[in-house]
Amino acid sequence: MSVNPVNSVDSATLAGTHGEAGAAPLFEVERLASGYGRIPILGELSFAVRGGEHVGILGHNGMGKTTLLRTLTGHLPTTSGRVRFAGQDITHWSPTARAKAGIGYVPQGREIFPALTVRENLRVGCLLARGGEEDTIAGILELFPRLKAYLDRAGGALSGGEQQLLALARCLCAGPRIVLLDEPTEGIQPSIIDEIIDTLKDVARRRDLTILLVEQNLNFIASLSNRILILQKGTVTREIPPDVVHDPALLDEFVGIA
Ligand SMILES: Nc1ncnc2c1ncn2[C@@H]1O[C@H](COP(=O)(O)OP(=O)(O)OP(=O)(O)O)[C@@H](O)[C@H]1O
Repeated sequence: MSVNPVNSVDSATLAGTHGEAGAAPLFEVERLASGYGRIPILGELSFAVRGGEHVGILGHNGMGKTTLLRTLTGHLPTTSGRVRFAGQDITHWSPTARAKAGIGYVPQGREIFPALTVRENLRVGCLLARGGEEDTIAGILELFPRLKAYLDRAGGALSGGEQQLLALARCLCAGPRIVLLDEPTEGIQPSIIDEIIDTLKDVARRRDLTILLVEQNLNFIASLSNRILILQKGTVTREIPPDVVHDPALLDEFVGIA
């Protein structure tokens, strides 16, 4: 089983084998650093994702996974280093500019609007949509049929799993090329986790989506990822194939996470 230490910024090495072979990476992160005020959290962090890849990020609590996604979406400023998306340097772009360029984000805790109905939540997602609102929502509901029955129900009245589906559906209304997902299974009943996996796989196939997934649920991350990056102390230290997570001894030996 190959488990690669990651110790260079060579994006060709880090880009993996899935997606558009030979093409430039869709998402490229080079020597990224960021943090909160004067507190550095991420440093010398490099990886690349090709179009169509599903890349997982695994790490202990507090290692910087959420900080990484918030930096990539522009919600936290980059201290140093470079982020490229679809060939453009987006290092200092605003969150809105990144969202318009095709970077979707489903934050930890989902952050749907609980007092708004499901339809209204989707309408908010349509603010950045290229097509008309009605057509966009109709297209999204084909991908998320479970939401059809709840269109007039308050988002806060849905179960955690249904809220996660709504958050994903709302994000997809804008037509992103890549979706950054932060712990989609957190606080969700196991019974709906398989449905979320199946929905994500289906949506990724039908919308040609690239996925960057932060997740602590090992089955979930292994089911969805082509490869998994290990984040330790604010940097990517290793890349592992998804099946490593099914072997606790190997996982512990290589990444100290089991
Ligand atoms: N707003 C903040 N101000 C200062 N420090 C913060 C802030 N948010 C997070 N941190 C710190 O940054 C570090 C990384 O946090 P982050 O939330 O990115 O980790 P994580 O890997 O996503 O953890 P978890 O798995 O628990 O969600 C932690 O030490 C955390 O305490």
